[in-house]
Formats: sequence, C-alpha cells, structure tokens
Amino acid sequence: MSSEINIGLAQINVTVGGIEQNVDHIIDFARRARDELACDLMVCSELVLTGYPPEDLLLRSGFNTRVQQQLQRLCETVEGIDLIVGYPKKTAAGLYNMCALIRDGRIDAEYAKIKLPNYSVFDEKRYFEPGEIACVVEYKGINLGLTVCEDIWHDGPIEAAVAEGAEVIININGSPYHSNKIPERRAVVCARANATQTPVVYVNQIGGQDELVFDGASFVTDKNGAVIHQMASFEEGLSSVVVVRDQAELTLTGSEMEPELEPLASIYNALVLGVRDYVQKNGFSGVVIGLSGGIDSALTTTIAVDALGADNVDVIMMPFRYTSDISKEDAYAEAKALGIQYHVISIEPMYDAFMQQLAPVFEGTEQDTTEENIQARCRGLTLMAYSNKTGRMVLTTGNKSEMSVGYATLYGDMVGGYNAIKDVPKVLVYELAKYRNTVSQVIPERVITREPSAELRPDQIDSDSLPPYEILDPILELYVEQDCPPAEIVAKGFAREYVTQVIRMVDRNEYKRRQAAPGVRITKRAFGRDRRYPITSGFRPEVDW
Ligand SMILES: Nc1ncnc2c1ncn2[C@@H]1O[C@H](COP(=O)(O)OP(=O)(O)OC[C@H]2O[C@@H]([n+]3cccc(C(=O)O)c3)[C@H](O)[C@@H]2O)[C@@H](O)[C@H]1O
Ligand SMILES: Nc1ncnc2c1ncn2[C@@H]1O[C@H](COP(=O)(O)OP(=O)(O)OP(=O)(O)O)[C@@H](O)[C@H]1O
Ligand SMILES: NC(=O)CC[C@H](N)C(=O)O
Repeated sequence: MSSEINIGLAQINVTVGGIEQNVDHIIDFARRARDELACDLMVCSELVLTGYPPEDLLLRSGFNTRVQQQLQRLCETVEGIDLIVGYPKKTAAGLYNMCALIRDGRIDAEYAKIKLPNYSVFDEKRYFEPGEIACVVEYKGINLGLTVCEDIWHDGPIEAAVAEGAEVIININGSPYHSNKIPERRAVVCARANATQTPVVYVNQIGGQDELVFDGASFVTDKNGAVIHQMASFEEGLSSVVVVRDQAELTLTGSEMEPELEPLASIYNALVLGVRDYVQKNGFSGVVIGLSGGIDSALTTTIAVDALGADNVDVIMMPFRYTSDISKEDAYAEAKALGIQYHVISIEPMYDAFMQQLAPVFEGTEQDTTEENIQARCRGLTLMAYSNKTGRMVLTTGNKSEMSVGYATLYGDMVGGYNAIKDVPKVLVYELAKYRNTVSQVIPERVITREPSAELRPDQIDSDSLPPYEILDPILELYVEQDCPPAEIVAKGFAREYVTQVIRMVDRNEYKRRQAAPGVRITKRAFGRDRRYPITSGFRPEVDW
C-alpha cells in the first residue's frame, strides 16, 4: 500500500498586524494550491496570520482575540485543501508561538514552538512561553512532525519529533535575510535532515517589515539533506512537492530548482524589496530624494525606481555655490536615464536668508561646520516641504560608514522616513552601483569614479575628515559588527591613530543614530534593534591598550 501527499509551499508576503488581509491572502493561495497544483495540504510561514515579528502588538488583548476570530474564519472558509499555519495563541499559561494543522475545516493538531530565539534581532522571550512537547500527526498515511523556525537550529526538537515517529519534518519560518544567510540557513537545515535521516519541508516568509527583509527562498531536502526543491528569493511563490511512501521507502519529488543569486544581486534585491514594502505597506504614493550627483543618492535612486517604478520617484537637485558642474550634469543624466521627475531648487536664497538673520548672533565668529550644516538643513527642509505637499516620503541617503561615524547633519541630510542604504558600507555602495549598471547603464560612470565629496565647502573631499573608505570600512566592520576590541583591530594591521579616531567617532555619535530613520538590514549586525548601546556612556574602550 502506498501513501502520497501533494504538499504546497506558500511563500506569502504578509503585513504585520494586517490579520484580516493576511487571512484573505492565505485563502487566495489555498484556492490556487488546490485548483492549480492539486495540493492536499498547503504549508505557510511562521505566524503567518499576524506577520513576523508582531512585536508589542502581541501584548494587546484585542490583538489576540482578533487572531482567534480570523483563525476561525480561515478554518470555515477554506475547502478542499488542508493547511499548516502559524499564529500566536493565548492560554491561561501564557502566549505561545503555534504551528497547527487545519484539516477538514478544523484545527486537528497544534504545536507550540520550543526554542524561542532571543539574540540579534529576535526578542521572542519577551512575548512567548516555550512549548515542551513534539507534535507528530499522521496525514494520509505519512507522519508529519510540526516545528517552527528556531527549533531546527538546535539539537532537541527535531530529534524529539523523529523519535515520536515523524517521517517528514515541517518547519515554518520567519527567518530574516542578511548577506550570506541563505547558505548559512541551508547548512543548518540540511545537516539536521541528514543527522536525523528525515526530509525537511522549510517554508519561509517573504517581504519587508520595517528594518527586516524576509527573503523566502523556501526549500525541501531529502533525508540525506540534499536540496530537491528550491523556491525563488525576494518574491512570493507557490509550488508543490510530492511525497510518496511505498512500504518503508519515502520518495520526494520537487517541481522547482531556482538557482542561488550571486551575492551582489542578492543584496540589491533585498534593498529593493525592503524599500518597496516599507513605502507601500505604509501607504505612500511614492518617494522623493535629494539627488546630488554623488554615489549615495545615485544608488538610492536606482533602488527606489526598481522598487516603485519611475512614476513614483521624484528627485530634487538643490545646488549651492559649492556644487560643481559635474554634480549638476550627472544628477540630470541619471534622472533622464531613469525617466523620473527631476526638479532643480537652488538653496542659495534660503541660505542667504538664514545667514542674514543669524548675522547679529554670529558676529565675530569664524566659519565652521555651522555654515555647512545650514546648507544640509536648507536641503532637508526643502525635501520635507515637498513631501508634505505631494505625499511622497523622503528617502534619506546616509550609508553605514557615515551612520557609524556621524558624518551627516542632524535635521539636514538625515531627514527622511526610510533609508535604503543605512546598513550598506561605502565600499559596498560602489560595488552595488557597478552591479546595477550591469543590469542597465543608469548611473553615470563619473559618479562611480570621482572622489566622494559632501560639497559643503570649496574643494572639500570626504578624506579630509575621515580615513579612506578602504580603511574605514574594515575597521568599522570589526568594531561595529564584531565588537572587536581596539587592540585586536590594531593587531590586525590598522594604524593606531585611525583606530582611535574611528572608535571615538562611532561612540560619540550614538545620539545621531538614535534619531536616524530606519533602513534595510543586510548585514548580520545592523544599527537599530541589533546593536543597542547607551547614548550616555562613560566607557572608553580605547583606554585598555
Ligand atoms: N550626545 C548628544 N546628544 C544630543 N545631541 C547632541 C549630542 N552631542 C551633540 N549634540 C548636538 O548635535 C549637534 C552636532 O550635530 P550636527 O548638527 O549634525 O553637526 P556636526 O556633527 O557637528 O557636523 C556634521 C558633520 O557631517 C558632515 N556632513 C554633513 C552633511 C553631509 C555629509 C555627507 O558627506 O554626507 C557630511 C559635515 O561636513 C560635518 O563634519 C550639536 O551642535 C549638538 O546640538
Ligand atoms: N546639491 C544637492 N542636491 C540635492 N541633494 C543634495 C545635494 N547635496 C547633498 N544632497 C543630499 O544630501 C545627501 C548627503 O550628501 P552629500 O553630498 O553631502 O554627501 P554624500 O555622502 O557624498 O552623498 P552623495 O554621494 O549622494 O552626494 C545626498 O545624498 C543628497 O540626498
Ligand atoms: N523566527 C525565528 O525563530 C528565526 C530564528 C532563526 N535562527 C533564523 O534566523 O532563521
């Protein structure tokens, strides 16, 4: 006697908190899985009803009531196909992160996530109680072990399900992207499959949620850990895998094998998805960007156009007396190549008006960064005025190197609702710009080859104030992303004066980062929820050497 299940993998872009619309979306996918792919069962991602991570929405009692109502609606509405879904469930003992089988219109089996991640961007112990027992359910003659995301990253939960008789592990995920995450994740899941000699159906969320991007990339392994089915990254998808058991032998037949994206394409796509979902899920008609002729605003603009379409991106060049002709030419050339609305608004009269009004209080003082910051603030005010009038949100353009050392003006070029490149170090900004030009040539070559400059005073270049980016970026990676002690950074061959300068700047500028716009996370350690340092701090790491 043979048993067979046609399992659908639903890689759905849900909206955190949009429970009703998420359920509508699941219903829509379920109908397609039933009618187009003839699936018996469709597997969705972790907390698919609420979106991941719902954060403190979970603490509102009305939220959990709504989840239960919508779960009921989902059970009653879907016909002719069964589902595996994730949702939070409040009980007398606390809140649990659940994975359930909905069979024949009712909840047939429920599992509570055992391993709750509480590191990096994860904070699940703030909300959830850990589950304690495995859940294995027989489905059409084959035993399925239900598990949730972090469960598979540790010894214990998968082995427990297998010990209870699971023949296939179902693992539902809210696993966010960072560069190199896909191979890391695959290595963990494939090793677990191989160690337990049990195939894994891994389904991940897709879409942007504030700073996080979920890449999807759902897949299925056989019992040896070989990937036999691979879905695309950064897009919604529905596909199916057939599991057959003939006596003791289990065979899995996949239907899709998407190739892995190369690293720069993967990062670029993550940035595009992060911007698109932030802008669209927050209800903006589009964005506006200050386009300077420099590399940061150039890359931000291509990301915005790829995310939202040319009609939904406006740019403003705001020249001043220090703006070079090549900046004006290159900003115009890029806008033309992308086919976007291009405005020119001079900040000269605004700057003069400020200086005139400030003259009495500034009398007897020297020119310094005050005057530079007034230029950046005239631009910031102009962008915000345009945003208020048109409903287009400002995309701010500070890269990770600048955000690290505070090389940006508060309430000036730091204005904006979201930042596409906040977690992208400057050297990577250049690589991504070159990568984007291989897709189609839109960023003028000179923008990539010229020396970076803030153009806030005559002949200014970034390296007047900062170490060269080729030196700055690796020091920042060691200090910011790896918490490497200063002496170890020096031991790796970096000049002591650079290391001291960079560390002081990073530590001194926590206050700026705390006021900065959120942006897409693409590294293992981004600013924001991932790196929480006090603003007021007496600790000086560099005094240890
Ligand atoms: N701990 C703290 N908590 C709260 N506030 C604090 C603070 N420390 C200073 N402040 C405040 O912050 C002010 C200083 O910050 P801010 O006004 O931003 O100015 P500041 O950091 O002094 O200057 C901005 C720097 O960024 C450079 N820049 C500007 C624009 C664009 C670019 C670029 O290439 O992209 C570079 C510019 O050349 C200059 O070196 C102080 O006057 C003080 O009011
Ligand atoms: N002349 C300008 N016109 C329009 N926007 C500008 C102008 N100058 C600066 N900005 C805005 O302020 C941001 C900070 O720019 P700035 O030129 O000071 O530094 P940057 O880090 O070299 O950025 P970019 O590489 O984009 O020029 C720019 O990315 C842009 O959004
Ligand atoms: N939601 C989760 O449990 C995610 C944690 C997991 N280690 C991941 O990033 O894939």
